[in-house]
Amino acid sequence: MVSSVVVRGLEDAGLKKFIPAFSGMADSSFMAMMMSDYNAHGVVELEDKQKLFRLIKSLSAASKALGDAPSHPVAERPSTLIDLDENDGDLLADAGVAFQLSPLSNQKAAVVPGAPAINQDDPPKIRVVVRKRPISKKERERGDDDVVDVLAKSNTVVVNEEKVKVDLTKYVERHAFKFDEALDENISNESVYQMTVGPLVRTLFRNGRASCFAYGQTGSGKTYTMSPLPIRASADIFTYMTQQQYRDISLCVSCFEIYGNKVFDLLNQRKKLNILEDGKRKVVVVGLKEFTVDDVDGVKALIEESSKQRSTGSTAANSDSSRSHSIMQFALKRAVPVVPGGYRRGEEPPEPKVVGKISFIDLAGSERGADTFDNNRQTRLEGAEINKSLLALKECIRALDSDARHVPFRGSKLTAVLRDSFVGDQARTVMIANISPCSTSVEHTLNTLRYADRVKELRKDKADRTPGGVTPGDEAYYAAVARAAGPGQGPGPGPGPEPVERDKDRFDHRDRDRDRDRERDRGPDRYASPPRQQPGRMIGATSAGGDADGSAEALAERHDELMDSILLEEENLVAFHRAKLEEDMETMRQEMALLQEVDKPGSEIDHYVEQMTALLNIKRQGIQELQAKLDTFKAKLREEEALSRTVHKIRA
Ligand SMILES: Nc1ncnc2c1ncn2[C@@H]1O[C@H](COP(=O)(O)OP(=O)(O)OP(=O)(O)O)[C@@H](O)[C@H]1O
Repeated sequence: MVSSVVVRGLEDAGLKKFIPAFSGMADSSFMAMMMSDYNAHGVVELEDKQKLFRLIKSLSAASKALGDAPSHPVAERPSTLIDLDENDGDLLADAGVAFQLSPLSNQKAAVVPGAPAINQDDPPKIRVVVRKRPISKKERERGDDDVVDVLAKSNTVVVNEEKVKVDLTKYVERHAFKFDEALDENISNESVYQMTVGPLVRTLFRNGRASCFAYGQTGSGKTYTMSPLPIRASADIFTYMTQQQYRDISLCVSCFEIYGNKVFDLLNQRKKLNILEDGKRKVVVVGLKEFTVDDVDGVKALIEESSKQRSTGSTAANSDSSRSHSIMQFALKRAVPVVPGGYRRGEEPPEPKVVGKISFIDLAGSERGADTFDNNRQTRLEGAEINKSLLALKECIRALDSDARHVPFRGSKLTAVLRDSFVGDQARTVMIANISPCSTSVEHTLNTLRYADRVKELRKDKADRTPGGVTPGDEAYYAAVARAAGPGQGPGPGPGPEPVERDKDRFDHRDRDRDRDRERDRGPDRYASPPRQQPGRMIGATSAGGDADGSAEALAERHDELMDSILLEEENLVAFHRAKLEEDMETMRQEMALLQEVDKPGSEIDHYVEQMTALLNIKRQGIQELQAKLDTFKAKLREEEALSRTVHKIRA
C-alpha cells in the first residue's frame, strides 16, 4: 500500500481522484512506474500524466536525497572538516546511531563511520531551480498571454518572446534555458520544499550552513514560494530533534531586513542594527534579537510578526511591493555541557554552540536594481544598492560553486551578513528563480533566467553539459541543436523537448545569436536586471541610436561608480558625524568644568582664556572637517542628480 507521503503528494498535485487506483501499490512500485504504465491506472489525460510524472520525479529525488544520509561518530571526526566559525560548530551524530529522517521519508539513514561531515551523497553545493507562477485571471482579462513553457523532462524553460521586425512582420523568438529543476505552475509548495530546502535540513545537523534565495521580479511569486519554506523546514527540524542524540539542541530564530544599505531587526520593532566584523573575521549583526522556538506554531508566529514589520516603499513600477531583502535565519544551537564542579563565582557559562545554520532570503524585486535613473534620489540609491547586492550575491555563489579561495562577500551588506553561507565545505545554496508567465513581463523574465543561468554557469562548464558537450544558452548549443534538427529546421528548446505545439515554430537562431552578442557587448553583468529597453527596438540600431547608446553607456558607467562611492561615503559621513558629536560632548564637558572653575573665587582668568581658546580651536577644526566632508558628499549628490537626468533623457 502506498504511504501517506505518496497520498499527500497525489493530493497536493491535484491527483486525488487517482488515489484508489494506486492504493494497492508499494511505494517502490509507484516510484518505478513509467509513463507507459499510467494508462493502466486510469491516468490518460496528458495534463494528469505530466502531474504524475512530476510527482514521481520529485518524490524519487527527495527520497534519494534523504534516503542514505550518513551519520558520523564524533570520535572519528575527519581532519578535513572545516570549522566555519572557530568557536562554533560540532559534529552531532552519535556513533552507531542511525537517525530517523524527515517524516516524509520512511527510510533510515545509513551509518558510514568516519565519512566526511558533508559528502558526495549530500545535496550539491549549488542548486538553481526555476519556478513559473500561473497566469492570473486578471492578467488574462487584460490581454496578457502565457509565453513561458516549462519542459519538465529536460528541466528546460522556454520563453517565447514576441517580436516585430523593421518591416512590421511579427515573429516569435524562443529562448531556452536549462536548470537543475524547472517547475511549472502546477507544482505545489510541498514539492518545491522537497526539491530545494528539504534535502538541506539534515546537513544542518552535521555542521551545515545553508541558504535558500528567492530571486525574481516583483510579483513573480518570491514570497509565495519562500514563506512556507521555513515553516516546513522547522517541522522537519523538530522531528529530528525528538531523537535522543539531538535532544540538547535548540532552534533559534532571527529575522532582519536589508533596506537600502541599512539593516533592521524585523523581530524588534525594526530597530536599526550595525554590522561588524570581529577579530576572527566573523561578521556579526550587533544586537539582533533571537528567539528560541519549541514548535512550528512558534515559527509561524515569528514569521507573521516579521512580515508585518517588513517595510515596503513606493517606486515607479509598483507602489506596494517590497524593495528590501528579508532574511530569516535558523540557528541550531547545542548547549555546552556544564564543566565538572560547575563555574566559579562571576564566571559566565559558555554560550551555546551553533551547530548548523540556514538562511531563507526573500530578495528585493530584481527589477528594482534598474531603478537608477528615474524616481527620486532615495529610490535611485536604493536601486543602486539592490543592484550591487544582487551582483555581489551572484559572484559569491559562483565563487562557492567553483571552490574559489576568495569569496567576494564584502561586495554588499547582503553578502557580508551571509558570509558563513558562502565559505567552507559545509556551505550549500539553493537559488529559486521565480518567473511570471506573462507576455508583458517577458523582458524581466529573460533577465531573471539569464541571472540564474550565470549563477550556475561555472559548474555547467565542468559537469552539467549536455551529452553533445554544449550547454543550452551557448551559441554552440543552438548550432548543435539546429544541426540535429536537420536542414532547414531551427533548434528546439532543449534536448528531447516535449511535444509542445510552439516547438514546431520556425526559429531564427541567428537572431538569438545576435541577441547574445549584444548582451555580451553591453556587459550583462553591470546590472543584475538591466534597465528596460525601448519596446520593439531593433538589435543593431542605426548610427544615431548607436551614438546615443554609446554616450549613455559611458555616462551610465560613471553613474554606477558615483552610486558606489555615494553608498560608501554615506556610511562614512554618518559615522564621522557620530564620532564628532561624541568629541563635541567631551568638549562641552570640559567647557562646563572651566565655567565652574572660573566662577570660583580667586580663579585664574588666564588659565580660563587659554583653555577656552584651545577648546574653540578643537570645535572649529571639527566643524571644518565635517563641513568639508559634507561639501564633497553634496557635490557627488549633485553630480549624480545631473548624470541621472541626462542618462534618463538619452534613454527615453
Ligand atoms: N506558484 C503559484 N501558484 C499560485 N499563485 C501564485 C504562485 N506564485 C505566486 N502566486 C500569486 O502571485 C501573486 C504574486 O506573488 P508574490 O507576492 O509571492 O510575488 P513576489 O515576487 O513576492 O512580489 P513582491 O516582490 O511584490 O513581494 C500573489 O497573489 C501570489 O499568491
